[in-house]
Amino acid sequence: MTILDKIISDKKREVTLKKQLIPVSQLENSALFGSQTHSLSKNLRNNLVGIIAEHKRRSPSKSLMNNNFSVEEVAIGYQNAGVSGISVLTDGKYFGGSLDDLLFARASVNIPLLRKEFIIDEYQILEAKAHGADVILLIAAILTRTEIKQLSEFAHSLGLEVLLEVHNRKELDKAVMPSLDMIGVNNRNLKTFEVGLEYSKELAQHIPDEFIKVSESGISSTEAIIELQQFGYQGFLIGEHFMKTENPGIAAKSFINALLIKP
Ligand SMILES: O=C(O)c1ccccc1NCC(=O)[C@H](O)[C@H](O)COP(=O)(O)O
Repeated sequence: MTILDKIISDKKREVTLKKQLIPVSQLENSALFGSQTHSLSKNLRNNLVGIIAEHKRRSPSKSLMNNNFSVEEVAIGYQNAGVSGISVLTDGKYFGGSLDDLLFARASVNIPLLRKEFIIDEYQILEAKAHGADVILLIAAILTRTEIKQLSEFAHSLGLEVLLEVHNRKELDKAVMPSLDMIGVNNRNLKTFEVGLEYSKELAQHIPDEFIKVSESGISSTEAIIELQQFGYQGFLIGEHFMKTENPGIAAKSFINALLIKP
């Protein structure tokens, strides 16, 4: 059993329990449910440097990264740094996140928020909407084509954008469809944790032009961004590189400033 199999098996149990505890009607009646969303894809299209900075306390591949700051402080620091959006990990068991993190981030900033989660059920998309997300992540490795279609269309019906994550050509070919907004290539193999920017470089040419391309994971230098931009990437999801520093917001700011002054 890989770590991804374990995460998904736990997630199925978690979703079943939560459905019993918090009915859909409660999510639909929440104050944020009817609120306007912010478009991440537009921000990435219009921004010179499309950084999506992640709030990540820990991960299966790295134990504790940062507990010095509250999620609000991190989110405000990222917004002040000029990021295009913020990714908030909401999985508790493996990443130390929660839906409250999303809620507190929403209360602190007015830029697009991605619910970074292992989404397997429409219920989690309702949760995302009720806690202030603008974008959801769908992971091709854990979903069938039919599920991707149903979940992405459901997200759109709630006004949420969809970032589809792939890791190889097979997943990409299975998943490409009009109801996606952005396609992200995860440079991390979620089964082995091996990381390499080659995945983004190799897959770029196969991603249809109508989708914003996002490179995810293992990005730790401005040189990497400049190289990935040459492959057509407009979004760059960065977690560990910022979160492992003393102050993630300041780290994101100096990273973005360094990119802006590069010729
Ligand atoms: O980060 C992990 O170890 C991980 C393990 C298993 C499933 C997902 C995992 N991470 C989620 C992510 O996709 C990353 O947090 C995100 O892309 C940022 O990556 P990084 O910049 O390398 O922190």
